[in-house]
Amino acid sequence: MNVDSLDGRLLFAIPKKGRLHEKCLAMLAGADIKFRRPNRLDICVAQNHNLALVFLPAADIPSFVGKGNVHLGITGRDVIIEAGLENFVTQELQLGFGKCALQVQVPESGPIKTVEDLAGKRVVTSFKLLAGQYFEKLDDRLQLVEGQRTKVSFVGGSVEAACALGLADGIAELLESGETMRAAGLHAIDTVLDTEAVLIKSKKDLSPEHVSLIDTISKRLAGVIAANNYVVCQYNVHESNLPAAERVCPGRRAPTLSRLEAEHWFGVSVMVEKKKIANVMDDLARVGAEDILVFNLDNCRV
Ligand SMILES: Nc1ncnc2c1ncn2[C@@H]1O[C@H](COP(=O)(O)OP(=O)(O)OP(=O)(O)O)[C@@H](O)[C@H]1O
Ligand SMILES: O=P(O)(O)OC[C@H]1O[C@H](OP(=O)(O)OP(=O)(O)O)[C@H](O)[C@@H]1O
Repeated sequence: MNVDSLDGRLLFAIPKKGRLHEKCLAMLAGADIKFRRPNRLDICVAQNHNLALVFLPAADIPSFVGKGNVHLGITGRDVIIEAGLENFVTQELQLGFGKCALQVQVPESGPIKTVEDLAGKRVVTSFKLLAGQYFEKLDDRLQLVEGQRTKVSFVGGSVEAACALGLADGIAELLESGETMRAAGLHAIDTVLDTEAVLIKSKKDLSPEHVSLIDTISKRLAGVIAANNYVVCQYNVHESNLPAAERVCPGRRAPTLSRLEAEHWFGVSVMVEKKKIANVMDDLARVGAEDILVFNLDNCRV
């Protein structure tokens, strides 16, 4: 790639592999950011925007954005805090995927039942800063002095194996479904941090063009997230039952009403949270709504 072709382009960092990669590509598609990434190339220009995508390890993205080498990025909130860069970037948007929790875990069958039991012992983690701060606080609370305090050490991966290998009495590790934890015979005794993927922008000077493009991208991504979280519910209802039906689902702003060609009947259209739709349909039917239809959203602007 000719570096000149990046001149003036907004640089947007995306995790190059791992847990967040595929979801980020889906978000880019939803926001209509078109690009063709030649095999193994980590920088590629968008075909329909004045931006270039930069594919980086998720853990490196906070540093690139914080220093202003790239202007915008997607990564986990956990890696931003762990890099100590939370104050060097601005969080634009929570993206609603990559949700997991950094948890303190110990062997299920062992003697340690609480974090107080674990204090003063050995903890292994890939999150040295976050786990370090957590156990500092715990040790302070328990008034543990030098020599009694918890020993937090770093490993780069396979953290779950540390207890079985005799390296640690407990670990601090990410948990999503809990499958990995259970397979290793561990259980969680506390949460250090809840995290999800976020859109971050640099605090370094951004040109007005870049500010405007970031705003457009941000709004488009917010639309994609809303479209993923909501469905449109349409139903017919007699006017006598309308107030009760509106109480069941008041919508994001308000329901859209249209008169049917049948006296005293209305057609109602309303946005409903996807996770609530089954209950909402039951309740609508209960208050007299009929012909209840549900539609997925491809995209929306809210
Ligand atoms: N189940 C999960 N386990 C770990 N990280 C998850 C999970 N779900 C979402 N994430 C998010 O993804 C980030 C890790 O991203 P990624 O997998 O790219 O990192 P990585 O560990 O460097 O990758 P790899 O394991 O492929 O080397 C985490 O910091 C977290 O924000
Ligand atoms: O609760 P779960 O759904 O099982 O997910 C949590 C596991 O996933 C991650 O590891 P990953 O598979 O990314 O591999 P890694 O250990 O190489 O990071 C994380 O480090 C945990 O080990």
